[in-house]
Amino acid sequence: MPADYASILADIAERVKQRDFQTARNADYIPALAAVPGDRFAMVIRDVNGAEYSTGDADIPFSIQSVSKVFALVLALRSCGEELWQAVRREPSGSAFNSLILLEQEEGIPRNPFINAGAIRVCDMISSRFANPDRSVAEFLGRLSGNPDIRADNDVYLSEDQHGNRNRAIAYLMKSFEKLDNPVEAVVRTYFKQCAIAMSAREMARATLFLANQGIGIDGNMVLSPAETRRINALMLTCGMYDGVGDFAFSVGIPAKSGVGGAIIGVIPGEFSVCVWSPRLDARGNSAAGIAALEMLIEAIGRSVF
Ligand SMILES: NC(=O)CC[C@H](N)C(=O)O
Repeated sequence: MPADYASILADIAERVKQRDFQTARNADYIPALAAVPGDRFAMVIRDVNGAEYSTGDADIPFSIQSVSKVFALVLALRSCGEELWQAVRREPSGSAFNSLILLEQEEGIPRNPFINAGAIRVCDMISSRFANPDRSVAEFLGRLSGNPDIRADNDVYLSEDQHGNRNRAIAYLMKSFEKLDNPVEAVVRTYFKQCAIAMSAREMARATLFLANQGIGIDGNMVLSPAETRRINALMLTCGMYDGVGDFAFSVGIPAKSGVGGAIIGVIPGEFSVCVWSPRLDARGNSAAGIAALEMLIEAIGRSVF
């Protein structure tokens, strides 16, 4: 019998409300994110047959932040193909998303496309191939989600631009190893713009569906081949939750990607995509209520990808 997602989600929302996530905090190193009400919560499931289930603030836009890295990677992959894998590796980093340590040791080649260094390198590749790199990921998400109006929130962009020296340091370090093709300022601008994209949980679950559906998006068009789709899911499973990835695989067990705006996307291939959003983060920069909600979902349906 198929799971009753509508009542599962209603139950999760109720239980999340009763839990105390007091030690969790909104990201504040990007001041615009600190201003978002911390008790917001949304969860949306879109299944491969087109049915959608939601609870909470499902239509309120939030800052997608690092969740954008998945879509930037897919966009770059569609235009670069295998060449991309010479520029970024595919190993979990075991360190914070904005760490510089491994990048120095490994001579400017990022461990994976989901830490900041890897995502900045992916932006560099997008910058070399697209006429309007600052808009390209937003336009791609517009097509994937069915809302062509998706764009970057300018306040969030400016806020990160003003507090973005660590990301600039990452980009300059890659440049010093001659691993960045375009000027640092242009590449980090593209990166900050993609992180500042605003979307709702409903739009995000729709945009993510192709990862659950062998590369086919909500409009029936192929976004990525089935083989490449499996690879993206493998990367999300091993690198999508930063240095919390092992605990997340242990307690939830699905390919997922988080962002410091409080969103997490995930999939069970062949079944559904899910987006959960709640702004308060744990110490690793992942949504605390978001992880708890995904644990509850997996417990309720009794399966993960394992
Ligand atoms: N984990 C994240 O969401 C990080 C993205 C954020 N824009 C940063 O570069 O720090």
